[in-house]
Amino acid sequence: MTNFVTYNDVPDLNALIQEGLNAKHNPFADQALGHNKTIGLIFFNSSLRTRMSTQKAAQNLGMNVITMNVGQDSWGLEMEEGVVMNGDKAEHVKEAAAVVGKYCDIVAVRAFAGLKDREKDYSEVVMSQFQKYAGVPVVNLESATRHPLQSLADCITIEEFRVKQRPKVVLTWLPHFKPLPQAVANSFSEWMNHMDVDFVITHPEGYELAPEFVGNARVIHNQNEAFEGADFIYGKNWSSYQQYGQVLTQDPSWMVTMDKMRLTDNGKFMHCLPVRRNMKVTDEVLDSPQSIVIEQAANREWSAQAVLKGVLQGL
Ligand SMILES: CCC[C@H](NC(C)=O)C(=O)O
Ligand SMILES: NC(=O)OP(=O)(O)O
Repeated sequence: MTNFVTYNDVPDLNALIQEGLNAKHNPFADQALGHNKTIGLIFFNSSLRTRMSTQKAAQNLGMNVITMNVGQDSWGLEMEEGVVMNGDKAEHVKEAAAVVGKYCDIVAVRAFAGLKDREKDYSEVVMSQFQKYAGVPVVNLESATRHPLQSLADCITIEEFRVKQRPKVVLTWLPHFKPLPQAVANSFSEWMNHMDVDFVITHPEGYELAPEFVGNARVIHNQNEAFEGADFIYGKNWSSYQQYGQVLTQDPSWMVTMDKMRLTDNGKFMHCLPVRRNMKVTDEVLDSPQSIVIEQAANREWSAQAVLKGVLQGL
């Protein structure tokens, strides 16, 4: 594996899931692989799970880790080509990415969607610029349109908890008062379309995801109907793709409650976290045995370790 930016960088999903499960059962088996190798973790946005799990995974593989918060630790970075840099950005990504690539063997980047310009966000300007100028492999820590390390952890979790050969997996929109990216929902949908699952997406009208991510999923606007007989409920808020970056509704009836979970077939509740309790999902659900959000978050370490092992093997 060279880069890990989109699903297309994954040669074999089942093999990668198995690598993650192997790492979980024997986390230090490959400690020599990363010896004297360094990964740079570059954050344009906040993080708990991605930051800690990726650092832990790198350390499990014997790697050194350097973490940088752009704008707080480092200079603000200009992404546009050919501009006169007389604004608040002191450094161009051309130099910054190239210099980071001189210090690090792998560069991992988190840069959320701006949610103002759909064409710019969906062209993945930041991720593309780092891939163009870093000179070393790039790993996606959540970009404008995808969160592949999260999606691999989600696949590992579903593999661990599935009790049927082809479980029903439901991605449900959840209410939120401010616009959030489509990246997690896009990525989950992209990866579920490659899993042996009955995949359903449910959301209010106007929250349709980009067609390239929806794929063969069934889209149902009636949440209760979608929940019927489900084995996994994956909750996530996202802002409108069609009316880009807009919050079209905050309808609290879309919050996941235990009554809704009773419509499922003893379904497990999943969420990438962070989650706002009693706005997106009730305490009752999150504190019940049906919630596997902590196990899901724990699998972020094994997702990152499987990916970093693959990238290290390609160096
Ligand atoms: C892992 C999720 C990160 C981010 N969540 C928030 C709250 O900004 C999002 O919705 O993309
Ligand atoms: N799920 C996830 O990526 O969490 P953080 O934003 O805390 O890293």
